Amino acid sequence: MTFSDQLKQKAEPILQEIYQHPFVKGIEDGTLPKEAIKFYVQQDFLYLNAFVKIYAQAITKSTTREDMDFFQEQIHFTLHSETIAHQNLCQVAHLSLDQLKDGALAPTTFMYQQHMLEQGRDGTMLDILAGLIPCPWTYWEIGKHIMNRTPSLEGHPFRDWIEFYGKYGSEDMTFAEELFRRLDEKAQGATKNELNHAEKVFLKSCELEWRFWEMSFYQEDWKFNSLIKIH
Ligand SMILES: Cc1ncc(C[n+]2csc(CCO)c2C)c(N)n1
Repeated sequence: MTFSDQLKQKAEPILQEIYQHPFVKGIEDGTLPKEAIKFYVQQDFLYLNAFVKIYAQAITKSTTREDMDFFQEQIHFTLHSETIAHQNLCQVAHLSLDQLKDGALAPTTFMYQQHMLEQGRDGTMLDILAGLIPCPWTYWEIGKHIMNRTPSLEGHPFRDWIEFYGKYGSEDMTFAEELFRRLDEKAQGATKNELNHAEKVFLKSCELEWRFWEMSFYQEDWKFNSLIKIH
């Protein structure tokens, strides 16, 4: 069994909870409330900015030009293409994406960002990959899951979102598969302790993916929001 297979197997209970989450169910059946969409898009915009920085950290730890090129392509993609999914959500909820770009990090977004940036700062390339893979992986799985359960997406309000993530990457290898392949490559030379550490990093990111849906659905913000968010 590859290291990736082992991680996917361990994360399976989290993935199942994600499929059942009311936010994800709301995408599947098209009933997602406007307030949840607004909170999600606001937070996700900030989350994607953090993601770009993690790719930049990965470049500083790259040892080959091929790795550097891979990560710089991802920076471009994250900055310019992921908005397709946000546009779809905003259209359905009659929201303007431009007006959702000046939010502040809610606790879960903050925690997820810190977790990933910590890998970029203190971790190995194995840790960085383990921390960021749950992001494209769980979204790809959600997209596929909904596509498999929905006979036709014709007229579905979240069709663009579902197809964007369900078909994420190129024809022959999806983006998540490409990252898992790279992870397995790095895992080859790693010690048992290093693998154990990377596994923890991966599973924490999976839990943080679940928490991101939870935060967005219930709009969980700082308790002392009015004191903390001083603009
Ligand atoms: C909380 C959260 N998790 C995952 C994604 C999806 N996503 C974000 S960046 C990226 C990879 C880009 O190279 C993918 C798949 C999201 N939007 N928000």
